[in-house]
Amino acid sequence: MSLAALCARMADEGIRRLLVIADEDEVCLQQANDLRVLLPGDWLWVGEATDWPLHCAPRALTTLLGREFTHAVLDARYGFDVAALAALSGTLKPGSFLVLLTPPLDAWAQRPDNDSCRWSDTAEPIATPRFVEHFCRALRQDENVILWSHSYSFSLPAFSARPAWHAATGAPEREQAEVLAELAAMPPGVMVVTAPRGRGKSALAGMHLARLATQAIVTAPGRAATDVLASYAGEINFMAPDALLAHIIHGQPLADWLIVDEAAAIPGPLLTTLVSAFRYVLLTTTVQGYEGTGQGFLLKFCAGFPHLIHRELHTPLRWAEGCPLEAFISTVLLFDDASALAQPVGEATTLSLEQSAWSTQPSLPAALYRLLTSAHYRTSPLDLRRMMDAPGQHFWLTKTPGALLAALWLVEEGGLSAGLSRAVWAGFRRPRGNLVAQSLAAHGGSPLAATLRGLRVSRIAVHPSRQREGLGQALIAHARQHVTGCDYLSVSFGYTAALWDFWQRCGFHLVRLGSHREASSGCYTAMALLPLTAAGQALVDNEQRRLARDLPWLDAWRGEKLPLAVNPQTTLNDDDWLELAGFAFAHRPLSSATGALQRLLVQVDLPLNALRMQLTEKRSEADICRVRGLSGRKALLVTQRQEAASALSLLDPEQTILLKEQVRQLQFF
Ligand SMILES: CC(=O)SCCNC(=O)CCNC(=O)[C@H](O)C(C)(C)COP(=O)(O)OP(=O)(O)OC[C@H]1O[C@@H](n2cnc3c(N)ncnc32)[C@H](O)[C@@H]1OP(=O)(O)O
Ligand SMILES: Nc1ncnc2c1ncn2[C@@H]1O[C@H](COP(=O)(O)OP(=O)(O)OP(=O)(O)O)[C@@H](O)[C@H]1O
Repeated sequence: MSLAALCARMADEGIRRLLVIADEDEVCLQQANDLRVLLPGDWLWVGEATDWPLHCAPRALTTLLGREFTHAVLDARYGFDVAALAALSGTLKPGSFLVLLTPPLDAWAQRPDNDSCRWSDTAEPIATPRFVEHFCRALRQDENVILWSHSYSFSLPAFSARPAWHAATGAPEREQAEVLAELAAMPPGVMVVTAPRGRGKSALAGMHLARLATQAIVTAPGRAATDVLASYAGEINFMAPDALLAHIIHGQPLADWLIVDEAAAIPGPLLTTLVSAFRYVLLTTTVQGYEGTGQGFLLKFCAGFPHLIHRELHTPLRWAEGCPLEAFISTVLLFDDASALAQPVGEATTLSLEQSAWSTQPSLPAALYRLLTSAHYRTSPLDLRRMMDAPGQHFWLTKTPGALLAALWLVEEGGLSAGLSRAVWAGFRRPRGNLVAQSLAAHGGSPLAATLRGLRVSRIAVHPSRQREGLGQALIAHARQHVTGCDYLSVSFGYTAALWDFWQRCGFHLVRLGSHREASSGCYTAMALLPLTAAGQALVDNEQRRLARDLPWLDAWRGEKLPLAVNPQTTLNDDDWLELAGFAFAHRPLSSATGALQRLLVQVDLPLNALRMQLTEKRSEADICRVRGLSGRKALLVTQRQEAASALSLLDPEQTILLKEQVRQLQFF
């Protein structure tokens, strides 16, 4: 059969296929160009530079979501963006090939992968042998993939015929019709509809809206997300989540129904407030895919609404069920089965897992990844690649003979040179990686904080049916006993009282309270440490003392019950002087210096208008810039740094000159 005849048959069957060209650069390119001539289609090229008319960079692909193409090439010869692979597959019509260009399979594992710069925290791209091995194994095990490489002939295998496919017509499909009937008869309450991508969730919400006799408000993380919904509903009354919240807070009249599209991408606490304000609610969310899973959302959010109805859609609408391309991507990126976590029964053991397990017993790390994706909304294929090949990753798990109970992922941090750590403290440098270690230096009070070595808890998850039995604490305790050569365990998490309770019980101490809400959780970020050495303990003591002094000034945390003895002093100590010099003469951010600046404002009788307007009067930066005739945030910060410098000089000119010289030197090391 010719390629063109195969395409025609694939269109009739409603399927798409993966065609891999694994060869030297020029051969890949030649083959891709030949295919474009041979097979009619709009042919999208996803990769770096090309002369093809339709092209985009892998990371720009999300801007094309919702568009459809016949045939596409993903150029993975120099770097493999697997999220782009998944996103691209969603844009291809039945009868299309996704042509993947890779290095020759036998050379691929040794080649540095440019995509690794996004997730490996290394200065240079690294080779990714475990992912390549995993990917090649999946390629070879899937008889529906067409693989053209040195060691395979450039020919087509014989595929068995599939039943003819009938595209959806625009009228509700069977599963959609069933849910619509339920919605029409639903008593006041909440229904959540979940499905993998492209199952018609948004269309369903639109169809429901079109049939409603009463008023409804539609919300979603972004307006663009509601295009499909609107195309089925006709006119919609859209409000962004924040605007809707303001509406609710001001007690303005609401509609009967609230419809939320892609609900899992809205921060949990905000979503709960929105949902609680309406009599009838329909939420839709995707529970698989490159944006992370909605499974964690389901577990957390739905538990708060005991009478909530949960329905699922299974049948894909834009291609046939069992489409080989969708099936391959789901297998290779472990999208499958996240919801079907095996029930753990039997005796539990705890062990550490090396990255090499991806070669020797891949089912175990795969189960670990699935447990993490099921619990954490943000876990994505980027994490899968990081888990497999990034340096400095450590894994622990608790398992029964047949299933996984709990998983812990630790990442090595710190160990920076003293000079670099001081430069990070001063705000002159911010090298890649080291989230907590650098944050301790950049925002905390210890210029040498990033010289210490830590292990950061990147993720921890316990099987949903076995939480609050002590397994999470036991896993941390086990890791704590077995790790060597490190000063502390650390964690950065979206602060909720319940989660903090957990970390506290594990022996952690709060060391940093963020000043912004995380977009993913809607919570303020908090960082906590569990010291393991005397140096780790000294760091914790220092940061806790600092937090206790600064807490009264941290607006975001007012009203939060924190396990810190507040120590509201208004005098300046040595640490404050250093902090203020770092702000005035280096690049320390205002948010880190807030406590010290507030104390400075109490001590000094100078106007210091730019500082007082922001810190005392709590006016917005935009407002201050307008009143003071400043061009923007940068100019405001320069002014504020100058004000701090003049205040310090007034208090003690000699010490100011000394400290100025000292902090300025930190950029040269
Ligand atoms: C960096 C990060 O990974 S932060 C995110 C942490 N992970 C998650 O949120 C994923 C979903 N949650 C989980 O997997 C688990 O619930 C974990 C990992 C948070 C805790 O593991 P568990 O085995 O359930 O906790 P464990 O039984 O050891 O400790 C329970 C204590 O933690 C606190 N706690 C944990 N979860 C909750 C909760 N949902 N509500 C209230 N308190 C809680 C309580 O103090 C609790 O004690 P109690 O049961 O006597 O009231
Ligand atoms: N009954 C239907 N008849 C024809 N086309 C449909 C029908 N339902 C949905 N579609 C189309 O199928 C595609 C996928 O539908 P929709 O966007 O609602 O799915 P979804 O599950 O919300 O997917 P995603 O998670 O990708 O947003 C859209 O192009 C939509 O117009």
